[in-house]
Amino acid sequence: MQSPTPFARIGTRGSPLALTQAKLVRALLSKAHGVAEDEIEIEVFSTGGDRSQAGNAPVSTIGGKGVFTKEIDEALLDGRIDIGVHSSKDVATALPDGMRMAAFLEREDVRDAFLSVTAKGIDNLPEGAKFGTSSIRRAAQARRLRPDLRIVPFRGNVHTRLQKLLDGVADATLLAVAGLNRLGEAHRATALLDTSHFMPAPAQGAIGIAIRADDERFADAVAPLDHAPTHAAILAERTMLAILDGSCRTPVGALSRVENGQLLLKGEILSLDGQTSFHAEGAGSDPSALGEQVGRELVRQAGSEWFRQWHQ
Ligand SMILES: NCc1[nH]cc(CCC(=O)O)c1CC(=O)O
Repeated sequence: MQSPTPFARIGTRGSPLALTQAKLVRALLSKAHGVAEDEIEIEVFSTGGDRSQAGNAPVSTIGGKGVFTKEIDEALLDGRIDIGVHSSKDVATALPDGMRMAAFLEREDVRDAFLSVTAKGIDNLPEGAKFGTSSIRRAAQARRLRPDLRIVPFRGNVHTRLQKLLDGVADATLLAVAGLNRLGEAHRATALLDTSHFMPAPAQGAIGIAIRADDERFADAVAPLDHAPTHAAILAERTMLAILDGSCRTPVGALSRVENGQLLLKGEILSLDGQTSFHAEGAGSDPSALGEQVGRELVRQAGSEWFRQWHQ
């Protein structure tokens, strides 16, 4: 039975990965505040992104901003829930008015995993092999190394994609190691990819917590869950993405981390076929300023013509 006055109401998507992440946040909140787990409710929402899982369109074209969060954001702003738990990489850079990302849990493994039933690595795939991904970043990074690969649409939650791989829908795919780890499916990975060739998506591997911007009670409640180095890195990566987002729909990789007390950020953008790419990096102490600097450097390198191609 649900308690009449819960300590908190968490909103999440219903995929096994999303539920695992919401339960992790519930467990951490329960521990931090000495409240029973059943005093923290988990409410499941179906988002536009969930409803369009069956389609073949790239994720980047299925509805734009907040496609994996909109229904949860609305419930948060309406006061029907107190906390939204998200995969940070699925959170749009422009947040709805009145909402903020208040905390980020310590980041999981940031890398992408290569998965294949037949090949040990991307180099071992046969000529013209089917590479399953609906991520324009993963497609571009794979085709940079192997222009012969045929990209086939590959949607659905992690287990769906694992099953599609076994069914031979594709010869190989890429999945975030973080998601595999959280689902206890790390053994499915054939190889873990070097971030120099496969720079992860901005904010990959970090669980983010959204609250109402003016909600001091829940700002205090989630503060103990925040991991400062992760928070800084995600802010830098998301700021870099925001600079690029405004002007294009292009494959983007980003990776920030704290090293010797300094925040480092690398970013890359690629052409859809992966044959052209630009890289920039920087270091600093202010995550937003660093993200802006690296983002602007990428825009400068690519030039305005580069971005014009996306506005037909
Ligand atoms: N868009 C789906 C999505 N959103 C977050 C993750 C993985 C977990 C994470 O990055 O925190 C995944 C699956 C994947 O890319 O393999």
